[in-house]
Amino acid sequence: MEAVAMAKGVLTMAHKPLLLNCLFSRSSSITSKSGVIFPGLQHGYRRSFVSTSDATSARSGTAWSKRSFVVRASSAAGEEKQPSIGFLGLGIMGTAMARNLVKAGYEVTVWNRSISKCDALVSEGAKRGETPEQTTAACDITFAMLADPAGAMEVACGPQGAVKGLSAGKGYVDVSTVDDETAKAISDAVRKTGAEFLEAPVSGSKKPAVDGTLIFLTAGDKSLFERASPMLDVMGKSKFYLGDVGNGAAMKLVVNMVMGSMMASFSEGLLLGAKAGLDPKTVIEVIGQGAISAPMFAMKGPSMVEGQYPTAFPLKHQQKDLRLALELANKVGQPSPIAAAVNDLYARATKNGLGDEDFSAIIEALKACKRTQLSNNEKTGITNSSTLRFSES
Ligand SMILES: NC(=O)C1=CN([C@@H]2O[C@H](COP(=O)(O)OP(=O)(O)OC[C@H]3O[C@@H](n4cnc5c(N)ncnc54)[C@H](OP(=O)(O)O)[C@@H]3O)[C@@H](O)[C@H]2O)C=CC1
Ligand SMILES: O=CC(=O)O
Repeated sequence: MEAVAMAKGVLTMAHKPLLLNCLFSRSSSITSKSGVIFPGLQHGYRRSFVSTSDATSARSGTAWSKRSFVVRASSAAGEEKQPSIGFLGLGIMGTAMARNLVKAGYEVTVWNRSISKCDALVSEGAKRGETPEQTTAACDITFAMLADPAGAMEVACGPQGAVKGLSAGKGYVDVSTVDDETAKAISDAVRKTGAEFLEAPVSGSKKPAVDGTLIFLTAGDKSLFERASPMLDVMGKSKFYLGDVGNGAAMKLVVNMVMGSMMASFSEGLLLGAKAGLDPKTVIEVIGQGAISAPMFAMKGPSMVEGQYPTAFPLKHQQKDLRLALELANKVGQPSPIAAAVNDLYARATKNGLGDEDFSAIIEALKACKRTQLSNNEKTGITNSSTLRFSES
């Protein structure tokens, strides 16, 4: 009821019946960085309730102020010992996320398959883990940020995998973007050891990871969600608790399916505008002022016009997410023809060597397309002489 009372402070009269209805009918929760939990909050109303003021003040502080924040929080709880943290996977995202935990004053042990990627964090105060097994054995809560389902499975369940070092009282939080079946398989293996499991894929790219403003899409053991919340708050600006394992993966795949299509459509718009004689910079400005404005377009558009794609979110990972979203769509029986077409484009771009570029390089794959008139599109069954099919030139 405390959460309800706190929520009421920011509710309008019109929202109250909805909130009460949600509180008793939904299984998901949203938590702001301030730590207030709103059980069952409907996502459509989250803007009214999620406070970001703490997040903003924490973000604007220095590394030292973040550090003192964590230590104070611990003392206020009666000199509770800070949990020791493991971090497996130091790619673009993992490095930034683990660094924020180190800066916040946590004792962090890092491991990465390519060992040299640990060096910078070790020089900043992290310990080096020898293997995933040794890392989870040494730490209370271990986070894993791996490229894909195969990587997540190997690190969790491989010969010297994380699961081997787990036992009752420990927690394993997989923040990689994987499919629901992978998340469930890792969850089963973790829970068999007596440890707790949370899937927690993130929305937000390299900059939010550096700034500590990621959005966590969590599901699994609620008590681990609560134990890990202070760490999630260091790395992110908000967190959703979505119930059973698999829901976090599904939410992340829905978001990234939309994102991949948006980027492909934006690219197509820029190219069409240019062919029609419009200045692409003006196209970006016009889009940015209207209903379809998006931070992603404003951030990536100018460098796309210059043909520059500094990697924040690798294109191969966007294609992986589209593939996994389509598998989910297939499983639940939801036709997704737009995502299917977009996935073909990203798959072709990956095959043609753009996989390690930022996903905004999808515009290069579109530039390489040529127009083919078809009288009958055998794939879609649409018969129309003006139907266009694109293929590599
Ligand atoms: N970049 C982004 O903007 C975002 C990415 N994500 C998701 O986060 C995850 C990580 O992304 P990102 O950091 O960009 O990816 P990177 O490609 O930069 O890093 C991938 C990491 O996974 C490791 N890895 C891959 N396969 C294996 C394996 N078989 N065994 C052990 N380690 C393995 C890599 O190790 P090594 O260094 O040895 O290759 C590396 O540490 C992905 O699931 C991605 O979809 C989510 C939100 C945003
Ligand atoms: O998964 C990518 C992101 O930007 O979110």
